[in-house]
Amino acid sequence: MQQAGEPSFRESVDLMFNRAARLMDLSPGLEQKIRVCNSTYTVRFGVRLRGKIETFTGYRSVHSEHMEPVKGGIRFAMSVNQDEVEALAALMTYKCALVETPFGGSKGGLCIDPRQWDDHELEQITRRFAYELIKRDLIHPAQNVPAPDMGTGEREMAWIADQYARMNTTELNAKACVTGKPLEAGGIQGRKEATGRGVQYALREFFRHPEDMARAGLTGGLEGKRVIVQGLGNVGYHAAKFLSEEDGCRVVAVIERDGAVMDPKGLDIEDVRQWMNQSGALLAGYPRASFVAEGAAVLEEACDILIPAAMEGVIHLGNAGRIKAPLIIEAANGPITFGADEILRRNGCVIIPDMYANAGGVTVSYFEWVKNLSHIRFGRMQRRAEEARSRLLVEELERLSADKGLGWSLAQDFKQRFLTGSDELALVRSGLDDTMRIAYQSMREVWHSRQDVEDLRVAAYIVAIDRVAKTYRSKGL
Ligand SMILES: NC(=O)c1ccc[n+]([C@@H]2O[C@H](COP(=O)([O-])OP(=O)(O)OC[C@H]3O[C@@H](n4cnc5c(N)ncnc54)[C@H](O)[C@@H]3O)[C@@H](O)[C@H]2O)c1
Repeated sequence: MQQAGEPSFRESVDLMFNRAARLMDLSPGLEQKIRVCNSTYTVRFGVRLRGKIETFTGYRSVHSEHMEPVKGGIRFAMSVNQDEVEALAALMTYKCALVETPFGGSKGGLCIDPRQWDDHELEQITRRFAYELIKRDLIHPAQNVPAPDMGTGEREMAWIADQYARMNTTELNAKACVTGKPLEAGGIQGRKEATGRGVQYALREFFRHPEDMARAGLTGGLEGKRVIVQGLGNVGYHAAKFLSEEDGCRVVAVIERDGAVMDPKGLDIEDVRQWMNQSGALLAGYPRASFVAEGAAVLEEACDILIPAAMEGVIHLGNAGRIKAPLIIEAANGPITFGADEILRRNGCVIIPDMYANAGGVTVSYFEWVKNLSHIRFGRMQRRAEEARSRLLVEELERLSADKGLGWSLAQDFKQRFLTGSDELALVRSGLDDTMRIAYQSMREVWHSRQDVEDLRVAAYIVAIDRVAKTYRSKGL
């Protein structure tokens, strides 16, 4: 968390917004309209559990309705409060604009420690919270579409979808009321991995540009780069797994709530995660790496890429000056406070900002929402046309290779890649890759073409604010 005296999370997001807005030609009225949070609904509800009534507090914040539905996850954590959901909702507005998903920004949260309740109790609590939000159209396929966030996943989204369907029995598009559902409840392949996958694609894109790497003092590719990951939950686990297994990165440390495990040769992420799952504990006791009880201090260890993937405010005025990583990719939302951001920039650290870095989740959520509204498996129709085209190409390649004795392996490789495998997953991944590349290019162009734009965060805000402003202006505001 931010240190005493530092701006709150929401204030930090607003200050970051202001850094960008002062470089733009916005009327003060429009600037203010875009920055403020439209509304926050607070609900306190009771559920009878273990023989007594327990009261829970939840929030759903709508930051901007310049496009609808508004979109944003639901978080289950004890730290949830109004300031936090408003900050997260604002980031959703800018994130959706940056990656061009046609949504406004929203976020929800429930003050709860999910580990204190068994599955049945958690289902009762989730359904009751969903009921309160559905009643007020704060969960609705055309108005407000939640997704998973910290402390929630496919299971909670399935309960929410089912609760919505029970309360709207004739609604044709009921499934589109929430994304991040399991496949059998109307989800899409590749959603669970999407945010971590997006972090991988973002880093791949960054490492395609030697000029950008040079700003962080890095050279070469991702292969062999030393990575530290904080939080081995949904986002951190997938990012660490893909980067180590597919890009040759060495994950030298993983930080969790109870401490960190370290291995300079690189950790086996699947093994660490399986151990966490089986032992029911966190990292203490993991037998195949050294354990450090003071996890937060490991953020300050030497590495090439630091991936905070747990929660906000973990890099603050108290530790920013000791961070050695030349490159930080914000897989979590808001992991760097406004004050820490300034210190890191002064020290030459390049930061790939949250609104871009973790946009993989909302991007694939968009695909899931479209799939639910169209009532057809994602890519089912495109697949037919694509397959016909691919078949012609393969036949042609095989004919050429038979005639000329060349290109046989190319034809076989092509055949394997395009005529087999899961069409939905392949399409989701390529759609996500495309989105991450295009969004990076749009930020990069602003970063490199303007003398007054110091960093990628300001560039990202400028692109996002400009798009939101255009939508408002087109509506006559
Ligand atoms: N799930 C998504 O699709 C998604 C999308 C965009 C952004 N995010 C953001 O990514 C972050 C993580 O979300 P998630 O869905 O992976 O949550 P998660 O609950 O699956 O995982 C969070 C992990 O972080 C660990 N953790 C919590 N506090 C910690 C601390 N102080 N130090 C070290 N580890 C700590 C938890 O034990 C857990 O393993 C959040 O900031 C969230 O808003 C998530």
